[in-house]
Amino acid sequence: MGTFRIQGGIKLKGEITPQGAKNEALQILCAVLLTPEKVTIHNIPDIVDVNKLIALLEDLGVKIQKKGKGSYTFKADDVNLEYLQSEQFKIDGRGLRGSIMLVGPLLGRFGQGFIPKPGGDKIGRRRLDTHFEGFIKLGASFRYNKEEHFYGVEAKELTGTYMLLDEASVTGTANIVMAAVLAKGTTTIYNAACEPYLQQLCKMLVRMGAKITGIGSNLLTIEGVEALGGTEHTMLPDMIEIGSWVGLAAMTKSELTIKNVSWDDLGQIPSVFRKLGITLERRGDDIYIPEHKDGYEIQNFIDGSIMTISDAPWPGFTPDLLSIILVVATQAKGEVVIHQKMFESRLFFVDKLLDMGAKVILCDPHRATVIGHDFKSTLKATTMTSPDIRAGISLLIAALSAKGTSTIHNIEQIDRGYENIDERLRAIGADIVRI
Ligand SMILES: CC(=O)N[C@H]1[C@@H](OP(=O)(O)OP(=O)(O)OC[C@H]2O[C@@H](n3ccc(=O)[nH]c3=O)[C@H](O)[C@@H]2O)O[C@H](CO)[C@@H](O)[C@@H]1O
Ligand SMILES: C=C(OP(=O)(O)O)C(=O)O
Repeated sequence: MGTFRIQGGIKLKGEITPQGAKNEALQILCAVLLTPEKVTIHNIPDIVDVNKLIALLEDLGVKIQKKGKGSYTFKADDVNLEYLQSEQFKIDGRGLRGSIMLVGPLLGRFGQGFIPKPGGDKIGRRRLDTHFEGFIKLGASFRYNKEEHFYGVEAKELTGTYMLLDEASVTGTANIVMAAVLAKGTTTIYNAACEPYLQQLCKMLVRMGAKITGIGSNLLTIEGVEALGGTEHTMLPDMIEIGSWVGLAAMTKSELTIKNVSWDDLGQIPSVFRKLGITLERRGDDIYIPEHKDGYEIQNFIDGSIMTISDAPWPGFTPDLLSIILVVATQAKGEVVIHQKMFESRLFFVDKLLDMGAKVILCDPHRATVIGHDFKSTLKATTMTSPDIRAGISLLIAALSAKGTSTIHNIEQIDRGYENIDERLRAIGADIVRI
């Protein structure tokens, strides 16, 4: 178990460049299975989850060449489907959430897709019904081995159809889209998720020869084609990392510029931070955050009632930033209710913030009220364990703002999604060591 030791209370300064988006990378990497031709991908983040998926593709027989930092070519012209039945796949496939998106392209191109129950954060129930209901609608037969938690779908041919998803699942939509692009006829997906990750995937598939309309909306129409070809794709900057750096800057009262953020793809993220009273300026395609010398004050709603920040499927506010919003609110002036609607175990990390002296009331598993300190008292350094990726980065932000030396264990959770984070934080002045 890896550990960070952090000396908090230091102001940071400078520029930070976000990595390529983790959740986009997981979709895009799975899509290379849809063609025997070469696919070149740039801005792939060097993080644990992505590297695990690249290793899985290699085990499946995909020829992979690293061309430079974050740039790889993939050629899936000799896919080893037997690997899907191996004991090793049952172990490796469990290692991350994103592996579930191998199923759609394998089913679409080879008529079979298998996956052990995938990993990812333990942040509540993470069901896969939407994925498999979609495949079944396309004509696949489904089986599930309860003892081994092993899922399988098979089909001689997939046939396009209309489907209304039971929820706008991000990985579920990506999976179904990747199966439907090679199905016979037209598939219409209503209540589709439409995060920038998915928009990027659909745009890439169109460049490969797929016929998709409605990109960016919750109604996708996919006209199946016989085969797809190669392409080149560049990942967007990671909007969750960008939000993490905004929170970090405000809470440590640091002046920070976040470079090349692709503003137009950030949706509600800037405005939600502004609701916490945080100043962020658009400078070209950068975000500039001035030093918040006098702190930041949470707004009320127009009618004077207490601010609530909650998550929703895109274009709503992403659930992956709520833990960060919560921690940043602990030093704001004013109160806010954080309502995590999607995941039922993602707020439990607040007990660590309570240990640090934060004023948080966990109302129920989905809601917490935060009463900000307005920097009148700082958080106290402590020793903690990171329960999931976003709680992990939130605790790291708390530790960087706290006076004294904090220790965070289980930092593998953070490394899952943040590239080389200790070195990048040291470059802007943080005192953090990996021990
Ligand atoms: C690898 C990857 O891309 N992971 C992301 C993906 O996970 P993932 O694709 O696994 O998440 P889903 O979109 O399927 O659903 C997430 C949770 O939200 C619930 N739900 C979902 C849609 C909805 O309309 N109502 C609802 O309540 C689901 O029941 C589930 O508990 O999307 C999540 C939701 O943005 C993010 O937190 C994860 O970082
Ligand atoms: C929940 C997350 O990731 P995963 O779906 O991979 O567990 C996340 O990125 O915040």
